[in-house]
Amino acid sequence: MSFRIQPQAPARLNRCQLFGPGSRDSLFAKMAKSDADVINLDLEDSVAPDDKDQARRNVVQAIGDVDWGDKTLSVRINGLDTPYWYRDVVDLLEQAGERLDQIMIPKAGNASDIYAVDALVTAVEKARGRKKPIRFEAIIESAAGICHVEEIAAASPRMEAISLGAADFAASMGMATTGIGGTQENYYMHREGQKYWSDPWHWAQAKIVAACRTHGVLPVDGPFGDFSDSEGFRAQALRSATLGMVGKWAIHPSQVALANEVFSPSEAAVSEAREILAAMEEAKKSGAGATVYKGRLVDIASIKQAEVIVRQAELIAK
Ligand SMILES: CC(C)(COP(=O)(O)OP(=O)(O)OC[C@H]1O[C@@H](n2cnc3c(N)ncnc32)[C@H](O)[C@@H]1OP(=O)(O)O)[C@@H](O)C(=O)NCCC(=O)NCCSC(=O)C[C@H](O)C(=O)O
Ligand SMILES: [Mg+2]
Repeated sequence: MSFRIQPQAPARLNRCQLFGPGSRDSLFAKMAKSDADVINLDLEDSVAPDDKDQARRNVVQAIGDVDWGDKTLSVRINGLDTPYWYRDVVDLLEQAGERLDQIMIPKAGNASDIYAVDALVTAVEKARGRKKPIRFEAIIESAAGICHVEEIAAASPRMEAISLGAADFAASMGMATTGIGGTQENYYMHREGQKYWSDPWHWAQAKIVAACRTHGVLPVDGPFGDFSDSEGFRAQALRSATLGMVGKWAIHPSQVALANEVFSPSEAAVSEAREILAAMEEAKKSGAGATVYKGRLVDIASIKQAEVIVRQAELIAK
């Protein structure tokens, strides 16, 4: 075990991030009333080039005008390979109120991308005397991004979350699919006449989780495009939660409740976690580092596992 203690990720709920195009301002109030923990107003790929300026104006206005409650409010800026992103940052920080919590940086390819946005954000914050430092979330959605995910997670103290953007990721990797997340028809094992579907997103997700956990950043699963397939969404979200991700995007309101359900520990899981902690307290009294709970081994590592579940339940109860 390294002597370096693994940093805790920010203690905030991030079970569902609901997206909406900045060009569709009629959606903003509905997004604010939703049960999503995080709102992502989009200036990037859901906004057509001709609508970029109007979308930016809509978002600046809505940040101050709409009652976002206690949600984390985030805006996805345009990619650093576009002529739009610097104007996104400058207008957001100069013109939008302090209610803005976070900027989402798409297609992050290395730590320098985060550094560039950080430098601009820091300059405008100082010039304008903004009191609340803007936090960052990044999207891993390219071959370069997944190769450099650890340096991206460590690139700035502003970094709070990283998501997998399955659509751009698949395109950048040259994956033979137009699907956004979920099972892919041709990605299967074959044995004795049966197909067994495997998960092509698994390794990228696991790599993101490891980078995030190393640097105290929240790992989040990105979009699931087929919003009519709720069971497909649930299965993908359950896999992500099992791997250590804390939440998932919703690109349609019908996905919000599903994400909240999957990323909230069930009452049974919370009771079991509390029982394991109690069993280990008893074991400690007799000087033991391990004991038996419901016929299975629990030890000091089980305390940390149980604490993950209890901490999440306590955040939800707040
Ligand atoms: C996907 C949509 C375009 C669908 O919109 P629409 O046709 O209006 O949906 P419905 O008619 O089914 O809507 C039912 C009601 O829900 C409201 N609605 C719709 N969308 C939202 C929303 N996002 N938030 C809140 N409310 C919403 C409708 O107004 C209807 O309301 P009512 O009439 O009162 O009943 C649309 O959902 C949409 O634009 N979604 C978000 C798209 C987006 O932001 N995409 C960007 C993120 S994904 C991505 O970028 C890929 C990623 O980067 C990667 O690389 O993987
Ligand atoms: Mg994308």
